[in-house]
Amino acid sequence: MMESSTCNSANLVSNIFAKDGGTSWKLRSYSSFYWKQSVKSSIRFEGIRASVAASPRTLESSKHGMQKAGEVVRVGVLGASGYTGSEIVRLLATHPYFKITLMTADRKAGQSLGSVFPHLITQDLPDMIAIKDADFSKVDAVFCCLPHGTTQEIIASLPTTLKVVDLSADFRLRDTTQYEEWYNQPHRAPDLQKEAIYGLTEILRENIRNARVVANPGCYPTSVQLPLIPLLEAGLIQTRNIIIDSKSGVSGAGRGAKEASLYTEIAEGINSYGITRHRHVPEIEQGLSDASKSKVTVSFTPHLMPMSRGMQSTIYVEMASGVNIEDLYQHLCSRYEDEEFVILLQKKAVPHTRNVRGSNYCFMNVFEDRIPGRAIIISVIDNLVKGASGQALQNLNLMMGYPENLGLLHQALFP
Ligand SMILES: NC(=O)C1=CN([C@@H]2O[C@H](COP(=O)(O)OP(=O)(O)OC[C@H]3O[C@@H](n4cnc5c(N)ncnc54)[C@H](OP(=O)(O)O)[C@@H]3O)[C@@H](O)[C@H]2O)C=CC1
Ligand SMILES: CC(=O)N[C@@H](CCC(=O)OP(=O)(O)O)C(=O)O
Repeated sequence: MMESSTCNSANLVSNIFAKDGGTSWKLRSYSSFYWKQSVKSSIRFEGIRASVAASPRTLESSKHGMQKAGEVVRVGVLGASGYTGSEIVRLLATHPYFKITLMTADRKAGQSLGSVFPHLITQDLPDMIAIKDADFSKVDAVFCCLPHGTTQEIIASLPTTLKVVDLSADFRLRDTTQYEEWYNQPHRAPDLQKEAIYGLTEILRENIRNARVVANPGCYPTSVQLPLIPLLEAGLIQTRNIIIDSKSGVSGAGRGAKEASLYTEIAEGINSYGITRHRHVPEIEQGLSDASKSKVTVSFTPHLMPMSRGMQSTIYVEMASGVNIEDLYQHLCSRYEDEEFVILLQKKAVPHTRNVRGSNYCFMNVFEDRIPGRAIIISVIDNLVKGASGQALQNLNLMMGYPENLGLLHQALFP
């Protein structure tokens, strides 16, 4: 039997796709009928066949989250003058129900966001103020886009009626002694840590839905855990010898001026950093250990790339005894077939950061290594979107009872 290059579980929507020249499928009828169908489809389009949740492009048809029409949620963005804060503002421009009523900054308090980020000048927004001057009775929910270490006390001081999505690392590690060890500072809100839910949406959706405080995952941990958690849960890969080589765009380091982020330091070269001791190691190991129900340790090396946004993780694993690459592919395919934002590409198609740039997608694929028993997994995200602000918005949508995809319907920016 000829090996299929696609997911077994997927059905081609042949009534709306017509074969063109034998190699690709073209959309025959780009109708609202198609976008409103709540069917999971596999689409072969210009040579790429992906595991795509084809439907959720409208409010009515989103697969995850109930519709709660009409209620406006007043949103605060703490740290709006930073990269992730301003990215939240960009995404919220197309959100039908979330309205920004509060924005804070530190050094840039008193300024308008448009004066700091001219690409957002057309939005109707309040001026940024210092957190100490903020009136939190004006908001129902906040995105906290502040540096780690500053965040625990600030969130602990907020009214407990507020829903909070924290983009920093301050509430991601359940074990506060681990936080102290890896972040070299005391944990300042251990009680709140017990309440915080880790916000890897596709994995912990039901916990996030009912959470008040969500710790949004780090960008590297998002790109690593999305492919590995399902494979570890199913026992398809070994827990030993997991090697993760990740690359990030420079916006991952934030907007604050640093010597290492200067153009002259970044351009025309790449460099690894945080070798053996990057602070995302315990976050990755926490998620992978939960998935495998045993202690997992990983070798993780991040690299800085001469690009403004984007992230790739290349992950080397050993397959479990008797497991082959097809098993890995089919498992990821069925695990993510109903997910709008996690896309398993057609077999052999190589994920490219450019194809997710500016979007909330994670593209991934698995490859058989030349060395028997080993596999290579590649996943790509935009560090500022699925790796930060996009996933944060996905989580707040879920926490407020709205469809998960509101404000997140952007395709990648290309080129
Ligand atoms: N960049 C990324 O790809 C990712 C970032 N994250 C995390 O998200 C958080 C925000 O990151 P990012 O947007 O990149 O960071 P930036 O450095 O770009 O922005 C930081 C923001 O916090 C404000 N701020 C700084 N110090 C204080 C303080 N002491 N009190 C109050 N406000 C303060 C800054 O205000 P001002 O500019 O006015 O000084 C700015 O608005 C960080 O914890 C980061 O680790 C998570 C995933 C990915
Ligand atoms: C390129 C770069 O510097 N990246 C950051 C990670 C960005 C991120 O996800 O950071 P948080 O854990 O703080 O949320 C770093 O390596 O520290």
